[in-house]
Amino acid sequence: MGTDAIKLTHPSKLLSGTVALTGSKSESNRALIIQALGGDHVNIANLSSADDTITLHGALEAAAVTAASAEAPTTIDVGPAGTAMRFLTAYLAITPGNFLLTGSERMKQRPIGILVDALRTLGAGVQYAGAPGYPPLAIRGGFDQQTDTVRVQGNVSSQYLSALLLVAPALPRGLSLQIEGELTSRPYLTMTLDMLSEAGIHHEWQGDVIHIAPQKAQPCTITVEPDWSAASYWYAMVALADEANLFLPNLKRSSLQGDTAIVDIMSHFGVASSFERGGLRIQKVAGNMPESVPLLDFKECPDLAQTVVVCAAALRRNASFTGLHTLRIKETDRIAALQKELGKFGATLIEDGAVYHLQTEGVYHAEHLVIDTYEDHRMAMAFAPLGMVFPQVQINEPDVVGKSYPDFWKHLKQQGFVIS
Ligand SMILES: O=C(O)C1=C[C@@H](OP(=O)(O)O)[C@@H](O)[C@H](O)C1
Ligand SMILES: C=C(OP(=O)(O)O)C(=O)O
Repeated sequence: MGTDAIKLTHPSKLLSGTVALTGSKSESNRALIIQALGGDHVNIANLSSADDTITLHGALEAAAVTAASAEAPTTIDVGPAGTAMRFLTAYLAITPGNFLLTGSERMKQRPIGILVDALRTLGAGVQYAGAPGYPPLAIRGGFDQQTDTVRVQGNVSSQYLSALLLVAPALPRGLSLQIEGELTSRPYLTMTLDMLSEAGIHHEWQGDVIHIAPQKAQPCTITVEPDWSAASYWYAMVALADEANLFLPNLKRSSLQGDTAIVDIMSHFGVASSFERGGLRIQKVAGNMPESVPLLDFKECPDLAQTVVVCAAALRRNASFTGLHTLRIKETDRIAALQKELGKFGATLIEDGAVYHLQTEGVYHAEHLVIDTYEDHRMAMAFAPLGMVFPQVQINEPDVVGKSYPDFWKHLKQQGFVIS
């Protein structure tokens, strides 16, 4: 049984010391698929402790012991793990066996038709076991490949493309993936290709087409970097503290993760970053902040949006954002969730076509703020830094953080938050 709610406050408003973040769930989940297809000579170091990674690990183990001839399907439930759902759809489609791939109620509302269509074009046996276009999926794994060419829409979720690219080297005819329309969350696609390269898998990317020939992974150790999305919450806490100087070990400027964008974004909110030997130091800059915040685009780093929007609201900085189009199909409708919760302390997020305007004139000092989290880890973690500026912040269903950052509350306590 999880905890219903916690209350947080930060008496000293000072932050100092070291926070050791867990490994990136995005990198970990790619590494697990590469290992499952590549065999024992693919090693992984610093695998994430995130629930989503543990879920995918367990699912791959279950698939490995499924008899190819089994008539009754093996049910694999990924709960709320989006990358696990998308990566497993492609992985199970090429793995002999009979599978029912399902997830949480929210997962059944997160679209997957673009990926299923692409797999069917290749010849895969993937059927909808519920509503067309959505999980659960009935998968007859293993198929005769009909073609090596698929066209996939790139503007809904990059996870569909990553899922196909991860299995591409194991397809007998390889894969030519033609990306249609504007590509969203691009750094996650390049992360996939870079991690395949780490395992010795070559690709060619020309124009809108990525080609991967059939090939085997080479012996390698994939070292998962700390999670930059998790780092973003510490940036927000530093921005809201009276004084702060934190060291985050093993974070490097050149990362596979596009969420390094937080370094530049937070420079507009009074946080200075310096890359030192062995990690990253983030410090609160004393004095006035830059006058205005430029238009911030989250198309390449959607997971940072909640962190930054909430932090800006708490600092009473009006700002405008774009690239939020994928937020409505994530763990929750993140736009609606943000609008509702920001309203609880007087901030408004107004949609204006593709741009959203944050208005903070009405922000007031809420005595007892109660934040709902909508089964979304990032709602909990984006609003928790408000404990730095409001006397008491209650976070409902705080266990959601386990999805990507299980030690989040423990780390907050170590940094002086009083949590009851
Ligand atoms: O491939 C990945 O690891 C991810 C891609 C992104 O999703 P979309 O491509 O759906 O935007 C991101 O939001 C998600 O947290 C992780
Ligand atoms: C969108 C996210 O995850 P997923 O799509 O993997 O559920 C996330 O972690 O913010």
